[in-house]
Amino acid sequence: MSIRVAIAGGNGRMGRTLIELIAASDELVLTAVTLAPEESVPQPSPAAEALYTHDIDAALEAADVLVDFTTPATTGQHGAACASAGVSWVLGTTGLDEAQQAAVAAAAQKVAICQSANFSTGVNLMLRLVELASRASDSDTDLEVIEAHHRHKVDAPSGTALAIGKAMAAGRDVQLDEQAVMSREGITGARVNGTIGFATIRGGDIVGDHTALFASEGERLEITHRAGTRQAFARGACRAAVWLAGKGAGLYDMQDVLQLRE
Ligand SMILES: NC(=O)C1=CN([C@@H]2O[C@H](COP(=O)(O)OP(=O)(O)OC[C@H]3O[C@@H](n4cnc5c(N)ncnc54)[C@H](OP(=O)(O)O)[C@@H]3O)[C@@H](O)[C@H]2O)C=CC1
Ligand SMILES: O=C(O)C1=N[C@H](C(=O)O)C[C@H](O)C1
Repeated sequence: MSIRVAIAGGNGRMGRTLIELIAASDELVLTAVTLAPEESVPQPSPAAEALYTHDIDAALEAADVLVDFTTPATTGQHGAACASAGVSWVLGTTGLDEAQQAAVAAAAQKVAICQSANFSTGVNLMLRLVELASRASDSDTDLEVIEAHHRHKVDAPSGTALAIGKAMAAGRDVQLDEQAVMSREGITGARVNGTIGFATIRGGDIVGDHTALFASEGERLEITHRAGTRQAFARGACRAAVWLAGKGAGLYDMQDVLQLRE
């Protein structure tokens, strides 16, 4: 039996990639696509069989799962709509603030949610390697995260960079918010031992590059992931949509889907 999918933000970069992928899927069928309030249905429609709508509740009427890569501002409304319709939620939007994250947690009391800053298999493997390397490296090894994305990206550092920082912090048994240095400028003073630094690049059409750097006296380890197209994220999101079918309420992530948790 096919799993019925509603896509939020069908005109977005991820929305368009997902529509293409689901059209070729045996397991998933696209039943609805939501658009931002000012957007109109693209012509010709890339998903002629699906309901195009501005109304999230209407989109969820004939859906088992909402796949959502939109903007943080939609999170509260989409979470409430999924909870009230009993529809699972694959959530890829990054840059959520505390209140928006609390709305996700509230919805997870009612339905199954898979939320991940990055749905690619490679990045999720990288997160495990980063935690291992952070645990094993000497305490005076400097930890840095470098990320690069396209010129349209609106949040920084990327959700993935923050997840890498969290994996580093977990490996070191520290809290990321107590150790993070988000940017540097001017006379910063020497690097403080134990901090986790972030550097952000924005330009052109870079899909998403992330490097975890472990720098010490005399050696340097770099773990890098580069996304060549958005297919890797979309494939992971579709895999999560299938995995969520029949799951009870709760907040899961791609590490659960890929069985990467210890
Ligand atoms: N977790 C992961 O693996 C990945 C996460 N992302 C994240 O996903 C998000 C989207 O990325 P991307 O596709 O590149 O961004 P885009 O801006 O291309 O797409 C977002 C789309 O959502 C639309 N939108 C805004 N509000 C609503 C609404 N209320 N209802 C329906 N649609 C709405 C936007 O319309 P408009 O432009 O008119 O506002 C836009 O078309 C970002 O947060 C990004 O960081 C991206 C790739 C992978
Ligand atoms: O906005 C993007 O494009 C991406 N966003 C995600 C993030 O913030 O980490 C994932 C991916 O790197 C692409």
